[in-house]
Parts: sequence; structure tokens; C-alpha cells
Amino acid sequence: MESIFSSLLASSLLVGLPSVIFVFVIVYISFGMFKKKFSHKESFPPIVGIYITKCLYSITYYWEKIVPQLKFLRVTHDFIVFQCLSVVFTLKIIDHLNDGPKNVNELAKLTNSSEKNLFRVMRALTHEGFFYYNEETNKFANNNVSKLLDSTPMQRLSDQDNNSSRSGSNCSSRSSSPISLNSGYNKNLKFKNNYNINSGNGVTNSGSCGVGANNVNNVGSGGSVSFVSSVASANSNINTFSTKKMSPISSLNNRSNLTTFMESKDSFYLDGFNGDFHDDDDFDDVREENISCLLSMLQYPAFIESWQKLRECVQSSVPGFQIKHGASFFQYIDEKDSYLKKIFDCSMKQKNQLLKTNQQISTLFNFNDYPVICDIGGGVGFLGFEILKKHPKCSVIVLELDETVKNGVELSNFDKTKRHFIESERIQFKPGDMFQPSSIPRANLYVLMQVVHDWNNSDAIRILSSISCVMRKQAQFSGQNEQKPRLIIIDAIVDEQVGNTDFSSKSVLISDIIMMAIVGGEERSKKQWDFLFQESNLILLNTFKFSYPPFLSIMELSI
Ligand SMILES: C[S@@+](CC[C@H](N)C(=O)[O-])C[C@H]1O[C@@H](n2cnc3c(N)ncnc32)[C@H](O)[C@@H]1O
Repeated sequence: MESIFSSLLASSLLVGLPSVIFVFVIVYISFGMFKKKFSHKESFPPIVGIYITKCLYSITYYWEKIVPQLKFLRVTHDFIVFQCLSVVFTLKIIDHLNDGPKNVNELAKLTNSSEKNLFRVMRALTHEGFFYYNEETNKFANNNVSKLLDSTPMQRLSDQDNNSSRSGSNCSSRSSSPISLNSGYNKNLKFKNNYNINSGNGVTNSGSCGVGANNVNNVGSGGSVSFVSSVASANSNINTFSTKKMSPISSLNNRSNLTTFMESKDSFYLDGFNGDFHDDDDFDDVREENISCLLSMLQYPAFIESWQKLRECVQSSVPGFQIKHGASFFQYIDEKDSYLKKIFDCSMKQKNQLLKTNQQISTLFNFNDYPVICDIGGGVGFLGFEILKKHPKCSVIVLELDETVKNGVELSNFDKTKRHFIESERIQFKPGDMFQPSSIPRANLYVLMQVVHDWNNSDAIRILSSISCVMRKQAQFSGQNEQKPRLIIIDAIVDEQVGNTDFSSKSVLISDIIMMAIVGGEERSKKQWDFLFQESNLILLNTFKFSYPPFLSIMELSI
């Protein structure tokens, strides 16, 4: 016994002692190095903090080398964080919080904002480390980072400038201060349509099939809409980005009607935009992680311009895109900008490839039990084709807007397997409006992949109710042994904890801001999903969580 004990002691000393000495020497040397480096400064920076930051930076750097698309995601992420930051700065949130912690209700009153949208911006920034949030008091407070944005010095400059203008000094040639901190919301903003400003929860629904009877034009926007011809003008700025025509695109020149728009807009293409519109038999041979369409979409003029309206969006609850362009995003791209629509459709495909959604969906959910699957808002059939490849007994109907149906068919023609699926009618692209039960075809399984997050509560309930209504009708007429139709929703479930610093939560909150600014939708928590299901007469049966990204889930529903 004694000998065991002494040999254990000896071996732990042999291994443990040198490790402790090694760590001590490293810390000692580093301490010396940093001391030397920063000894000329008054305050000595906290070594451990610097070390940790450096380590994290190196991990990020090498991780992004292994998974290069993460670099792009980070840049996009930062772009949106920056937009949020400029909103809270313009609304002087930091100055208001200097008087003490406040809940979102107080902040919304002080800044004439929508409580819900302001909360979403503050939540995203809190996750990014810009504010504190106290879960018990539900109050936001400044932290060391947000305090850096205290606008007092700017205010002084502004006051000085105004005074000198009034007193007729040399600077009076400027009619107003260059630093505008005006947070006043233009109440005269008029919308030519009947957009439903209420993005809150106040929707009750009978669940009858009449719910979605409105025309799609009324969804998000409607009536006469005058479109801003900004795309054309802003395109000229973008031309400077353009370097050369990519071969896959120029090789399209003898192809159908894709050619015309490609030719007229090819100056827009960035180097590397060789994603979807490919001339080879199999257009999927492009690197799976290609994100050129995503980048093109995010820097597309109509898209970028919407971010300039983020403050108005936070104050009015109307999406920035709608404020800028007078039409909802989907209406605009379907009716007014077929090029943006193509980029969007391609981006959706690239987004799914990036997140490897297909592989996970087919392992998490058994499609074999459902002979006819209807993918509602299924884009260019990305998920549909994948289901067909893995499940030979299934057939798929993709219900989509007119333009996407055209894109889906046209793009599928470039790929042998996909062409075969279309010719053998195992997949059909059906134009239709998911808000109208009459558009929704009969199927055993309905799929809504990243569709519901595009819509505010009232529209989301209309979509879900119209599907649940069709499911109900189908169940009435089906035989006793026949399985009841099901619905699966593939979307994010947001963690309700505001102060969470988990990286994956951050990206879903950034996506939430994109939804708010562009389409007027939102990423939802479990509670918010439950509310939608209840209002649409749907019962949640199962939830399957993705391993990556962990915020995505498949929610299986029945009537
Ligand atoms: C965010 S995309 C999702 C595409 C695909 N499900 C995916 O995850 O890649 C939303 C889709 O809904 C479609 N959509 C929008 N309004 C629609 C409507 N009223 N009826 C049918 N589809 C619609 C859009 O064309 C778009 O392709």
C-alpha cells in the first residue's frame, strides 16, 4: 500500500512539478516582455486580458483559415452591429442611460421608438458586449464600451457651431451643424399602402380557410406603389467594384432569357460571382461554400440603402426596405427587380450550403413516410431536390412566387439529375401564394424552411392558418388508416436570456435585425412560436435541434 502511495506521489511530482515550473517560467517571461513593452505607459495593461484576447484572436484567425466562410460571416455580422450602434447613438440611448439603468419601455418613450424593435437592437448589442442587461430588473445599463459613445463632446461641438452661426462668425457660411444628432422621427412619413404597422401580438384568428383570402399584394404592402429608381442610379457606384466578366456568366450568353439580364447587369458582378448560373451540366460543381451571391445581395444598392433607414424602422416598426422603396421586399423583388430576385434565390441556396442544412434535415427527419411533400416558399428547390435524391419514394411540389418558379426551372435545367427529376415530374414548381389556402396543393407533409421568420406575427399567423386549414380539410376527406398531414417548420428558436454571450445566439440575433430591417419579420423564442401555433390551431409534436447552427430546429406540427 505504502509503495503504491509513494510511487503515485513520485510520478505526480515527476509530471506535475515540471509542468508547474514550465507554466511559471512562461508567465514570468511574458510578464517581463509586456512590462518592457508597456513600461512607458502610465497604466499597465492587464496582462491576462491581453493574453486571453491574443489567444482568442489567434484561434479566430486560424479557425477562419480552416473554415474560410466564417470570415465573411464575421464581416457581415460586424456590418450589422455597426448599423445598430449608429441607431442607438443617433437616438442618444447612451446619454439616456447615463442617468441610470432603464427598461426598454422608458427608453422607447424617451426616443419615440417602437418598444419591440428598440428591444431587439438593444438585445443584439448587449450580446455583442455593448450594454449590460439585468435579467431581474429588466433594465439596460451602460458599460465601459457603450460609455465610449457618450455624445456630450459631439453635442458641445454642435452647440458651439450653432452659436457661432448665430453670432455671424466666419463659420456662418454653414447653415447647420455638420453633426446632426437629431433623433426626431419624421412623423409625416406616409405610406402609400396598407402595411400593417402592428408587429405585436394582437392578432386573433379563427383558423378558418378564409384567413388568407387577401391578395398577396396586401402582404406587407399594397395599393399603388411608386418605386424608387435607386437601383439604377446606385448601380453606377457599384460598377467601380466590377473587375471582369466571369467566364461562367459570359458563357451564358447563348442561353435563353437569363442572358438579357446578365448582359445588362454584368457590370454588377463581383469577381468570383460564379455561383449558380453555371454552364456545366452540373452547376453544383462550384465550391459548396461559395458565398458570392450572399455578398452580392448584402451589398446590392437596394439592400444597402435600407440600412440607412434603420433608425426610422426602429421608431416606426416599418421595415427599412419598405420605408426606402415603398414596397415590401418580396413584392419589390418579385415585381420590380428580377435581378435582385435571382441573387436572392441564389443566396438562399448558398446560405443552406454554408450551414449544411440539407444533410442535417435528412438525418433529423424521416421524409420516407410522406409520399407527397409540399415545400412552401421552397426557393429554387434546394431542399426539394435533396429530399428526392435521398428518398426515392417521395415526390415534391415547390410552392413559390412566379419569378422564383421561373428561376427554379431555369437553374435546374443546367443539371442532369435535376432535369431528370423535373421531366419525370417527381418535382414540380408551382406558382402560388401561401397566404391563400386555394393555392396550397394537397400533400402529406408541408415544409416551411426559413419562411415564417420573414413575416411579422399577423402575417405569420395568416400563413400558418392557411396551411392548417388545408391540412384539416385533407384530414376530413382522407381514409381512417391514412396518416394525418403534418407540417414541419425549420427555423431558429431564440434563447430568451438577453445577456447570453454564446456565439451562436449572437448570429441569430443579427439575423433578427436583418429580418426587422429588410422584410419586417423576426426570429422567435419558444414562447413566441407557441403563441403562433396556438393562434393558427396547430399542435407542436416534436422539436429536433440542429447540431450546427444550434439555434436552428425542426418543429413538427399536426392539426
Ligand atoms: C427566406 S426564403 C426561404 C427559401 C427556402 N425555403 C430556403 O430556406 O432556402 C423565403 C421564400 O418565400 C417565398 N415567398 C415569399 N412570399 C411568398 C408567397 N406569398 N407565396 C409563396 N412563396 C413566397 C420567397 O420567394 C422566398 O423564396
